[in-house]
Amino acid sequence: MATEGPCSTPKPGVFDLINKAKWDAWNALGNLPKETARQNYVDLVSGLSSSSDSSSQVKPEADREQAGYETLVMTSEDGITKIMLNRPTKMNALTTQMYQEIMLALEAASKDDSTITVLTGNGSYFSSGNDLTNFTHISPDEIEEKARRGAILLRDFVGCFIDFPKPLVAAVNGPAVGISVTILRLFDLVYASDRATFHTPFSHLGQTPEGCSSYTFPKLMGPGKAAEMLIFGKKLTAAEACAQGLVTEVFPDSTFQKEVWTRLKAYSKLPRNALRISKQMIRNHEKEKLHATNAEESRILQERWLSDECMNAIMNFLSRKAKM
Ligand SMILES: CCCCCCCCCCCCC/C=C/C(=O)SCCNC(=O)CCNC(=O)[C@H](O)C(C)(C)COP(=O)(O)OP(=O)(O)OC[C@H]1O[C@@H](n2cnc3c(N)ncnc32)[C@H](O)[C@@H]1OP(=O)(O)O
Repeated sequence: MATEGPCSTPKPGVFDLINKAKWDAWNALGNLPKETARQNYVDLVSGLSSSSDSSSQVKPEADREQAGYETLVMTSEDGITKIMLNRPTKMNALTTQMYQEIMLALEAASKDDSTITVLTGNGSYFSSGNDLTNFTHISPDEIEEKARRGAILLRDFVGCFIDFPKPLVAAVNGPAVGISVTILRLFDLVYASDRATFHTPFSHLGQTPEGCSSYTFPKLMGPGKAAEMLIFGKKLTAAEACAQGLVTEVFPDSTFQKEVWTRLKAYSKLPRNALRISKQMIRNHEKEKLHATNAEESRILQERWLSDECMNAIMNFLSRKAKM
């Protein structure tokens, strides 16, 4: 209209959809003067460019910390949702509140607009596993109920990792103990600093494996190596854990954060749905077995928590400083 004036060409055929739409729009302008049409076009284009400028100021992937968590920090940026355990003075030991918050964070991450989710630790440790003070301040008449609820908490917590729908990455920034080791087999990638170690002292604590490790570890590393870890409590270095397949790749501690986040940012640019569907295709092959294993491990631990072996081991840990 701005260059040709009023519509003067024959109407395109019914199946020439694009040119027909253009002809209809041109014809609808009737005898609008060329100068008016030109000004209308300029106003339209400048309006579009200013709205796109304002939207770029919002930075849709802005690093925004998500409120509502006391024991962890959850941020989302560059298509990555990061869940960082945040009890560094206690080596990120997992309190019952922390289990709950991690489940809430995973639920939120499964629904947000990120492509991948990363779990890591703040401070020198990835996590020292279950907070052993979870077993304190329990009166004899409530211990069985506490054990029952603890087993449900454990089953639900591990179940969140089994069912998590997006690619899930563990950035193991330091030593990992107990359940923070066993759940690693439920991640899709495990990147570790070379200062990380992997320790599952279950027998020392009068306890038994969880996180589906009684199934996943023998399957991963063979029954002998799995027994060394899960039954006899052998601590693995990052290199040894990588050799067993528990860790995907080890990075020098000095470059761990930079290398891992550079790689994850590249991964997060891949097609989101293809990543999610591929992850689920792999997980679905054994999801039923994992849930069954999780339920059995939780049932057995519920019994172990009531045993003298377990109670004595935990009291020894908690009183060790007093003996110094
Ligand atoms: C009756 C039934 C109730 C049931 C309730 C259950 C609810 C939970 C359900 C889910 C259960 C999941 C099952 C999980 C099992 C496991 O994870 S087993 C492994 C448990 N973890 C440990 O055994 C590790 C214990 N910690 C240590 O051995 C050492 O702290 C360390 C990690 C090797 C570090 O040693 P060091 O460098 O010497 O530092 P410390 O001074 O020991 O630690 C610094 C402070 O942090 C505290 N701390 C560290 N780890 C834990 C922990 N796991 N639990 C509690 N506290 C921990 C430590 O006490 C120090 O605190 P302060 O003395 O106040 O400084």
